[in-house]
This record gives sequence, structure tokens and C-alpha cells, in this order.
Amino acid sequence: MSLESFYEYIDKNQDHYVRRLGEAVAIPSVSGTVQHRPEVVRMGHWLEAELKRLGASVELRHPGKQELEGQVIDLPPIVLATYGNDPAKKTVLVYGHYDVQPALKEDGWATDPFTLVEDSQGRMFGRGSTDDKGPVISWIWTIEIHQKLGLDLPVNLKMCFEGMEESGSEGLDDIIYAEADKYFKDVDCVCISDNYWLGTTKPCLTYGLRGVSYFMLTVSGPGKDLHSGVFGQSRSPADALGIVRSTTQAARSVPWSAHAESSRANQLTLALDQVHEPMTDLIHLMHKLVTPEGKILDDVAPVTADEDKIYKALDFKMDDIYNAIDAKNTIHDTTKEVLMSRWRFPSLSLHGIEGAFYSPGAKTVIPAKVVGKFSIRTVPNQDPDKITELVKKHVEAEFAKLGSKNKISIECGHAGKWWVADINNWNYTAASNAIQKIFGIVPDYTREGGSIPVTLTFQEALKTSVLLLPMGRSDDGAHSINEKLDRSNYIEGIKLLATYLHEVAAIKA
Ligand SMILES: NCC(=O)N[C@@H](Cc1c[nH]cn1)C(=O)O
Ligand SMILES: [Zn+2]
Ligand SMILES: [Zn+2]
Repeated sequence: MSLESFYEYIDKNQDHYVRRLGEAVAIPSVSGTVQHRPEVVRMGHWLEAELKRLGASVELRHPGKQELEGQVIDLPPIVLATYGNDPAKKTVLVYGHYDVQPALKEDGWATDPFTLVEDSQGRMFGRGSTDDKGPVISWIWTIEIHQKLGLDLPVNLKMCFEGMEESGSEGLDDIIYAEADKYFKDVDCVCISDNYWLGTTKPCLTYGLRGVSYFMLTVSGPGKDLHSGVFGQSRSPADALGIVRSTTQAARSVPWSAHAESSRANQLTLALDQVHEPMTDLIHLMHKLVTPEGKILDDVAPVTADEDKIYKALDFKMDDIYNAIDAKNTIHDTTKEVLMSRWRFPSLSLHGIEGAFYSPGAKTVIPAKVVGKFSIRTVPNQDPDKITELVKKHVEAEFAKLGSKNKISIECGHAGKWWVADINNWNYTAASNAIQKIFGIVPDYTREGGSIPVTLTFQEALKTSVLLLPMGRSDDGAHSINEKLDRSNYIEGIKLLATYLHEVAAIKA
């Protein structure tokens, strides 16, 4: 079937679909805070209403409760929807997430993060524009445009949209395993649009992701915040300089694995009539997690000769990464090293400290309790349980050296495993055909440094091929300030998703 009328329709009606993206972006569905939880739920209901309007059968699954900021609150609903139920057609499952990362204007956004603003170059700025509201709603527009034009959707479409992806996908895996032989029974392949082109011009298909293990390290001591002049502890100046030195991706350096570091605990000169400051202990411990030198954890799969060739063939230049980070401060200077660091080596990033004073001004306080947050991106063949065990052992050993009377606790908040797929599956061929039809180019095959843990869950629970089909570009700034989706990526992306469904229908499986 020709999709020319579909392409013409979306080209003519682009402004309408941009406005609809604006509606979705205007709902601040941040999954990581208690305050925003009603907005996440509202976004789930918005999708439900859109799907029902088009005649899809929709079920909201409630995965239960979670503890957040000391409160027990409902997890947002998982939106399961089915459009078409013809046994003669293949069934495609699409997944996406309707929650977003936090965003505040004062973080440095040029415009209000929850108002979609387009500039003269067609860049549409707004939290969730590219990650992942643009792609999620595009599946819905695909159904809508088929209906408007009287075109047959050549596959049955099952949709699974969650509201907790940015916060560990709590509750989702259990539902997928429980429904593998029920709701997800007839799924022939899975497609996820929740990542980015390698650069800014060439589309790609993605077959690998790193895993993520997210840690919270709590240090507590005094019963309340204290005056630093009255209760401040004294330590040697050398130790006071022990600040975190690396928070970048290069912190693929996890020094506790087989690399003994000389302890500096013996440099401490504690004034015992003063309190042990939780923040000082925490900074010391976080400093012990990473070094700029790059020491790699065990269990990393060796680089093979074949793999080495992949990097040379890719359309990726150092300028692509410089543009994406708005700077030239990369640790590596060759594209091969950059991509290897991103795709196939682990990294450790320090994210923040809850309880630390961060406002303007000069508050002289000793915080009573601080929580350091960091994550490790894991790769083949690392095991998340082993990583957690190693991290705990390392942090506890370093803390013991301090001789502090504070208390620590270290938790792995959530962990998802890395994923690598078989690109020879017909699902990838169908997507490659679709890219060639829309963009006139054979796509690159890429892996990514980010994590979508449900990808592996679908692959294992449904025993089927999972494909990542990105819509946005490498410089979209997902998770960052001024996140954007280019109008052309959105409009061509809608065409691509529709064409992919037709190619799946057409291919001999
Ligand atoms: N677009 C995928 C994505 O951004 N995934 C997140 C997942 C995550 C894990 N913990 C918090 N968020 C990522 O950071 O890779
Ligand atoms: Zn995402
Ligand atoms: Zn994200």
C-alpha cells in the first residue's frame, strides 16, 4: 500500500501536530517527586483519552505503591492499549514513557520548560519533547492519520506506555512477566522509540544499551542541622581538599576493583570535642568512587577484532559530541574511544547531594543528614547484583577507615541490566527498509550509553525481537536544560513509525 497520502497529510497538518505536542509537554509529568505525581497521573489519563477517542481498547494497570520523600504514594498507571485484533495480521508492541525528568527554569532553561517553544530553526524546546512524549504521541497520530485517510493499519498495534521510566520503571517488570501469556501473548515484535540518532543528520537503528544501577548513600550524625562556627569539626587542610574531581562519563573509573588505593585516613586530625560532619564524610566517600584515571571494573567483555571495525564505519565526528555537550571537554579525542566509552565500557556519574545547602547566599550550616546520589552504567558481562555487592563493600570499607561516629547506609535504588540484540532479525530489516523509504539512506547500527531496562524484560519475557527506532537527534539534550525535538525529526519521525508498521506487515517473517 502506498503511504503517499499519509506523508502529504502530515506535511500539510504539521502545525496541528506540533500544537498537540505542546499540550503533552504542558503537563509536568515528573516521576521523581511527590509534588508532581498528580501530573504524571494526569498525563496517563491524557493518553488514555486520546487512545479511546480513536477506538483503541485501553486498560490502566495500577502497579501499586512506592515510598518517595518519606511518603507512600500510588505509582502512576501503566497504559495498555490495543488497536486491531486481526489474527491474519502481525502484532507489533510499542513501548514508551510519558513521565519526564525534573526541569526548573532556574536550572538554566532559556524558556519555561513546560511550554513548547519553537525557534526560527524549527527546534521545539520543552521537557519531554524528545524524551519521550514526541515519540509516544506519534504512535497515536499514526493511528489517527490512518483513520482520517481511510487507510488500513496493516498490523495489530499493542501499546504499553509507562509513567515511571525516569525513576526506575517500578512495577513494570512484574506486569510484563504476569501478562506475557495473556495481554502480550501474540506479540510478534517490539519497537521502542526512546533514544537518539548518533549525530544530527543520519538516522540509525539501535541494538544495545548499557544497564544502570542507581545508588543512594546516606550519611547522618547530629540530630539536627548545626551552626558551623559552634560545632564545626577540624581536619587537616590536606583532607579538606579531598573534593570530588570527576563527574563526567569518563568516570568509567571504579577504583575499588583490584586497585588498592593508599588510604588518607591517617592524615585526619579530628578535634574530638566537635561533631563529625556528615557532608565531610559523604564528600570523602564520593571522592573514593571515581578517579579521573579510568580504571575499569572486572567482568567487562573484551573488545573483539570484528567489533573494532564497527566504529570506523559509523557516521560520527568529534563535532557531533562537541555540539551535543556545548563544549570541547571530552576525555577522549577520537570518535572510536568516545563511542567505546559510551557503549561498551562502564561509567560512574555523581549526580547530587540531597540535604546539602545549594541556594544563593552564605548559610553557615552543618547539615545533619545528607544523601549522595550516583549511578553506574553497566555493560556486558557485568551482573547488577555483583556490582551492588562490590559498591557496598567498597563504601563500607572506606567509611571504616574514617573512624567517624556518623552512620551510613547505602542502597541500590534501582538496577536494570544491559541489553544487546540480534540485528539480523526481520524486525531490524523492516525498520531499515522504512528508514530507506523516508530518508533515502541505509541506517547506521548503533548502541547507546543510556538505559531502558524494560528492553531486556520484553526480550526475555516475550521471547521476541526488540528494536530501538529513534526519532530525535544526538543534540536534543534529553535530561538536560533546553531539551528539544526538531520539527523535521518529529514530522519525518511520524512518517517513519507508520512506514515501519507497513514494512513489518510486508516482510516475510
Ligand atoms: N531515554 C531513556 C532514558 O533516559 N533512560 C534513563 C533511565 C533511568 C534510569 N534511572 C533513572 N533514569 C537513563 O538515565 O538512561
Ligand atoms: Zn526516555
Ligand atoms: Zn530519559
